[in-house]
Amino acid sequence: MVVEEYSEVARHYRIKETVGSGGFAKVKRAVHLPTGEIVAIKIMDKAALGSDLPRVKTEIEAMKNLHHHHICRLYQVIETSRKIFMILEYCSGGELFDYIVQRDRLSEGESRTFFRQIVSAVAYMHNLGYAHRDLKPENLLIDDEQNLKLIDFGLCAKPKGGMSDHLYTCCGSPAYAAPELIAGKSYMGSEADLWSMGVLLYALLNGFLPFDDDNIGMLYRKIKAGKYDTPDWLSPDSLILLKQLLQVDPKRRITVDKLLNHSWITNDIGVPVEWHSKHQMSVLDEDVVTEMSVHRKVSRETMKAELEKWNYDYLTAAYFLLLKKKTSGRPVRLQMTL
Ligand SMILES: [NH3+]CCCOc1cc(-c2cn[nH]c2)ccc1C(=O)Nc1ccccc1
Repeated sequence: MVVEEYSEVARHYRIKETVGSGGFAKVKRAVHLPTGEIVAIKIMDKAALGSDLPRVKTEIEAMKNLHHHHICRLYQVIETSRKIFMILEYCSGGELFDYIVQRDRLSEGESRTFFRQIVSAVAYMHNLGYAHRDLKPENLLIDDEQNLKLIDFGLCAKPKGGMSDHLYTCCGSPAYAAPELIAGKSYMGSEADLWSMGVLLYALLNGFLPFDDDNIGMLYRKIKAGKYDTPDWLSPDSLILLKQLLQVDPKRRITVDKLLNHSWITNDIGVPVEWHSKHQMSVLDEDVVTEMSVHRKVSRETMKAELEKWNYDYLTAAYFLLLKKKTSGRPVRLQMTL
C-alpha cells in the first residue's frame, strides 16, 4: 500500500519533483510542512539496494557525526518496511559538475573560492578520522548562497585504528581514483582523498580531466604514470599545487593540513582555510527550544531532553529546520501540523 509506505513521510513533507538520482537512490525536492522549509529527500528501496544496503547504513552513521557548513546536512531518517528516506539539506544550485560544464572552465579566482570550501570540508572530515573516498564534482552541490555542500558518504571510511589505518576496498570513480588505490595496494583513505582533490582542482581550472580514456586499462595506465597536460592558461602557482596533489607516491603527496595555508590557497585572500565547523551541536538554541516546547505543550526541560537524544526523527528535523530559518533571518515559527 503506497499510503502505508509514505505515511510517516507524507505526514510531515509534501514531496515534489525529482532533483537527481544516482545508482540505487532517487532524490526529490520536498517541503517540510511544519516549517515550510525546502528539503531534499533521498529515497531508497531496501529490496533494490541488495548488497548496497551497508553503504546506506555507512552513509547515515557518518552523516550523523558530520556537522559542517560545507557538508550536506542530514535532518531525519525514516525507515519503513520497504524503504529508507534520508531527509537532507536542499542545494538549489545543483552539481558543481554542471556548473563547470556550463562555463567550460573556471577562472583561477573562482576555482580558489570553491577549492577552499572543499579543503575546509575535507580537513574537517580527516580531523574527525573520516575519509570520503569518492570526491568528485558530481558529489559537490551548490546551495542558494553559492556554498558547496559535500554529499554521498556511502563509501566514506572511518578506519578503526584511526587515519593511519590502511584500507583495502577499491572504490570510488576511476577517473578520480588514486594510483595506489587502483593498484590494489593497501592505501590510506586520507591520501587517496588528496589525490582526488588534485583531479577536482584540475577539472575546475581546465574543464576536463587530467587522466581520461574510454578504455579502463588505458585510464589506469595514465593514472599510474601520473602525467597530465598543462594548458597554457594555468599559472605557475596552480602548476605547483597540482604537482603536490597529483603525486603518484602517496607518501610524497601533500596533506590537507599543509593545504590550509598553502600559498595558492591564500593567494589574493590572505587568510588560511578555516576548517572548524560553524555548526554548534553541544548547546541547543534557546529560541528554537522555546518554539518547540510551546508548540508541543511540554516543558523546556522535557523538550531539551528529547532533542538531546538526537534520534534524527521528526523532532531533530524540526529543530535543525527552525534553526536554519533563524540563521536565515526568517521567523522561528512552526505551523500547527507538527
Ligand atoms: N550526483 C548527485 C545526484 C543527486 O544526489 C543527491 C542530491 C542531494 C541534494 C539535492 N539537493 N539538495 C541535496 C542530496 C544527496 C544526493 C545523493 O546523495 N545522491 C546519491 C549519492 C549516492 C548514490 C545515490 C544517490
